[in-house]
Amino acid sequence: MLQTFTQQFLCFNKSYDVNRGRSSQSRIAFSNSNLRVIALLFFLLTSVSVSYATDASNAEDSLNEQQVAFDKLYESIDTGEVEIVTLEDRDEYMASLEAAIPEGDDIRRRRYEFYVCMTGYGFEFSKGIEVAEQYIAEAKQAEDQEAIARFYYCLAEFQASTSLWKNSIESINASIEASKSIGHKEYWAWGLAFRCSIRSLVGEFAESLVDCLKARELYGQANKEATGDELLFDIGIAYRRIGFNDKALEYFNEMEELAVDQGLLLGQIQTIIQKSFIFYNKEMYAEALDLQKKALELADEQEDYNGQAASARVAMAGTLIKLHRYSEAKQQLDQAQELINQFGITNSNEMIEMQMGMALDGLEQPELAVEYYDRAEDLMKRGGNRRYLSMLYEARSKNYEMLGQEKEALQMMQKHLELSRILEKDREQQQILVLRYQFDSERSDLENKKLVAEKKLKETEVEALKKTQRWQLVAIVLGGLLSLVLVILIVRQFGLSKRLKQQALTDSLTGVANRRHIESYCKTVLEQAKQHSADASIIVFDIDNFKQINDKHGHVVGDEVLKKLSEFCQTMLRQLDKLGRYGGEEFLVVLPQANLENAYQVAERLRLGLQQISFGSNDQPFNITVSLGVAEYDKNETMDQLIDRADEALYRAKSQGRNMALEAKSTRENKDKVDT
Ligand SMILES: Nc1nc2c(ncn2[C@@H]2O[C@H](COP(=O)(O)OP(=O)(O)OP(=O)(O)O)[C@@H](O)[C@H]2O)c(=O)[nH]1
Repeated sequence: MLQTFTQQFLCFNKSYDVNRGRSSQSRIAFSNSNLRVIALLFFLLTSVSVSYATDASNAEDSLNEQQVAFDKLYESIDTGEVEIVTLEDRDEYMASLEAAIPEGDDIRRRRYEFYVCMTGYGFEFSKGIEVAEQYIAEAKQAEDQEAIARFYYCLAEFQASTSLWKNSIESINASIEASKSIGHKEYWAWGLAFRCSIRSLVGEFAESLVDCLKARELYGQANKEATGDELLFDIGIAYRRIGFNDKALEYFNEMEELAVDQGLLLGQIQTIIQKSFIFYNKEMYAEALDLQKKALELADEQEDYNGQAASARVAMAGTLIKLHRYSEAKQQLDQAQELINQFGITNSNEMIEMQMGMALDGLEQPELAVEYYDRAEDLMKRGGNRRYLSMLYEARSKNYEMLGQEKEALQMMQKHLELSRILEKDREQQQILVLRYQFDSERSDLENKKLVAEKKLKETEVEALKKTQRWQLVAIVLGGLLSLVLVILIVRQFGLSKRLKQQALTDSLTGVANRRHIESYCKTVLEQAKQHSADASIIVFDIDNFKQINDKHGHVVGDEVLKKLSEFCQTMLRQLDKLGRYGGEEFLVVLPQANLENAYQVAERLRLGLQQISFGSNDQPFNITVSLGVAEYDKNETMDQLIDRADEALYRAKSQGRNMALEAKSTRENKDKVDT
């Protein structure tokens, strides 16, 4: 379907220059009203609906059900859901679109009306102008810039159809202004592309080229590259007309590739013909002829491609004349005329007329040629194509010469030279214009590149900054982790050293303070007692007959006794009191703030408690007893003296039969004893 529309559209689109003079040898007119309507509709489908669909989808969130339904229908052609091939299809579609306009939704109503404007009036151009102007007035009142842009476009279409080129360009300008005001690059491109084709028709090739180039750029920016590519052909033609043949060839090659890729046969044929004109201009006639033959072959393959076949034959005739193959040229022209006649077009074609004259001159029938030249001159003067006229004057000059009318021949040659000079000057100016545009766009390209580079630099800087920040963060995290590890290590180390310290202070078997520790504690307690004039006492005790226990039950059981005893004693003591293993089976208890009486009570409690405990295995249980010596600290004695006194009491207890607690002698008593 797309191909059908595209081809029809191309046919339609060429209908201006077909009549007004696009290319020298391809000015064959063929259009009908159905084609115009469908082509216009196709145009809408490929540009307007798509662009609108994009806008609509952006705002989809805020749309109500009816609006969504309308938009969906509006876009359905673009998505391929609705196919329009005939005028009936078009009417049906327009009716359902009209029915889908949400009530009171003027914006969507105007979108629908734009379709009406573009497709509803066929060849009723003046009616179309009237309607478009009315729509514009309404859109202006509603300050709907989008609609203003569209309706001006529609107006321009009708004005162009009635050859009101100046008015048409003014309308396009108004459409462009409105598009620009809402920043709609695609509409803007759309206006420029239209202005490009009109300017080309009126001979403003450079301006036309600039418009097309800019339009293509804008289509690209609006992500409509494919629509922009449709301009390749027009750009190529404009380049060719201002004499930039190589540049033109570049565009035609690109266009041909695109046409082949997309299977657009019509586009392919037209491009090949255009390419042949370039070789013709370069006087490479053999190459030109090959291309024209190729175009004709492609056109002949299709039944309804008579128009294209005619174009190819006219082009071929021009080349054959240059090659002095006049009868072949005449034959091609006859066949071209025949094909054109099949369209029911009775108007003669200026190019066919002129070339027929040239062929007849070549065949040395100058008398016959005159009437062809006359008709060609008349048509060309009416059409205002100076390029063709210049060619005609040259041909006519030769014709007069052949007829022996030297004076007229000279006059014609002068006319030809004069017009050629003007055309050459024009061309130079147009080339300058294009070069200036190219320079400007290259400069703006450079500036853009510079801006892009600066932006990139900034982005790189920002990225670098972000990277640094990221690294800083990583460093902070790593630092944190490291600190954490360090803390853990320190804590562990602290724990370890604490454990080591603990181990250094603890008796490994019983878990109570070892001798060094209990002595140091005892010393501290005594110092404090001395300092604060407080009481302090100690108990020294020893398991009775422990050797026998070891001997009878074994060392392991003996160890168990020591452990269990220690555990028990600790439960019997105050928080302040401390138990320590003083020797093998000898223990020292330090009791701060305890006088002799208090300490004795503790000693007794220990003794009585310990003898209640059952040791050994179930089948060999046994009890133990302990002997204890209790001494209260005398502020004048040393720790050793105090312990000695307690020891002495312990030994006394042992010697008095064991299992008892005895108070130590006072220091005086003890001194006396030592003295005696
Ligand atoms: N199982 C065990 N026995 C120990 C430990 N340290 C010392 N002994 C033993 O304790 C016993 C002490 O014996 P003696 O000094 O003769 O005293 P005793 O047998 O308790 O007799 P009296 O003190 O006179 O009641 C020795 O046999 C030591 O080997 C120890 O850590 N574990």
